[in-house]
Amino acid sequence: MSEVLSSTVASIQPIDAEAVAAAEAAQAGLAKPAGALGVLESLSAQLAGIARTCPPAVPAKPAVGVFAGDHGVLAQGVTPWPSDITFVMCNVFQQGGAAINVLARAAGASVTVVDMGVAGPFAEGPGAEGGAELVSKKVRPGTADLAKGPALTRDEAIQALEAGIEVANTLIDGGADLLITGDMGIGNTTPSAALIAALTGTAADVVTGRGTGIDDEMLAHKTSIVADAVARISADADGVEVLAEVGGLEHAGIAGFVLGAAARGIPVILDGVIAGSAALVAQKIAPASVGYCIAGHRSFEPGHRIALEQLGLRPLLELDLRLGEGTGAALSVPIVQAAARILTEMATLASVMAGGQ
Ligand SMILES: O=C(O)c1ccc[n+]([C@@H]2O[C@H](COP(=O)([O-])O)[C@@H](O)[C@H]2O)c1
Ligand SMILES: Cc1cc2nc[nH]c2cc1C
Repeated sequence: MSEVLSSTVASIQPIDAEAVAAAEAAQAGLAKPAGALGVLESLSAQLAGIARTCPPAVPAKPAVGVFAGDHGVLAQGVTPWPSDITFVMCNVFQQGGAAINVLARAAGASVTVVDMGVAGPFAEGPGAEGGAELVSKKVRPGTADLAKGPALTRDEAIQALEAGIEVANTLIDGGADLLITGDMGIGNTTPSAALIAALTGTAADVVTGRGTGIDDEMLAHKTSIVADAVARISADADGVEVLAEVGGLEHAGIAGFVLGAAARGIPVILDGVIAGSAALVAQKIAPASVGYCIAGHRSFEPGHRIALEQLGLRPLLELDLRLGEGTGAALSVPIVQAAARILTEMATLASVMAGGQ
């Protein structure tokens, strides 16, 4: 492991159990029946644990990082779309017309698109009004074909993880207090399925899905590619090795983003199946990083449920979304903010009862 990755991993602490307990006690005394705010209660306690204080500040500056990359496995026919769409969509993000731009504006979040390995020529620069800033962290122009051998070298995987850590640090240094994962990469549901299969020990046919929309024949082929690639991974492989063998550059970027957020004590909302698979990599590298993760939603892709089970995360929304980009995570921002507000603003049961006497 190189210096940035190892020092980041070393600085990740478990979330603070005392602040969690203080939030649970505070919730029990608020003007409502015990447990009546359901998941908002556990979410508020998690936010207190992350902030290491109760009540936690209400997140005011959410920031989406959309990690983009292309995939050599497209040569195998695993998606109906050409890889050019990855590059095209990055330009749409910059212009402000993509779904994530709309939902991020609705959530008051900034959007930064990170080129982890887009095949096309990528120019860094600020976005149009309401659009995303583009940042280049290109490791290589797309992964190698994971059906034929490792998608990345170990050094490339580490470089990409560290790029994700740097993006998290830059956003946090700029004032972001809630990070949101996004992704763009035609073909990336194939490496997502492979990571989930490898890191949860689940069969390829359970975790492989239709992604952007493929027929039964293509799905059977995609499943066999996932099964064969996962079979190359030894049982004692570490997180970086699994990532290099069957992952993608955007998966590496997101895993680094999660590690970076955890190391700085900032909550991170995970989007769909790509983020779920990347968070499994982060979990394998630094188990305590999961304490900082919130599952914004559960995507329609079947592997996402398996990933969330292993992470021990309950999704806040279930809307059959399967777009990626960070859309489901951005939609959940008001719920996360509301959970923190409850602890700060609600009256206690004792004060209400005293007032009613
Ligand atoms: O977020 C999800 O769960 C999700 C599920 C299916 C597809 N996607 C998006 O669709 C693209 C990958 O789909 P595919 O079929 O090309 O592997 C990629 O750009 C993802 O952001 C995203
Ligand atoms: C058009 C399009 C937009 C996307 N956004 C995320 N993945 C995508 C895949 C396609 C095909």
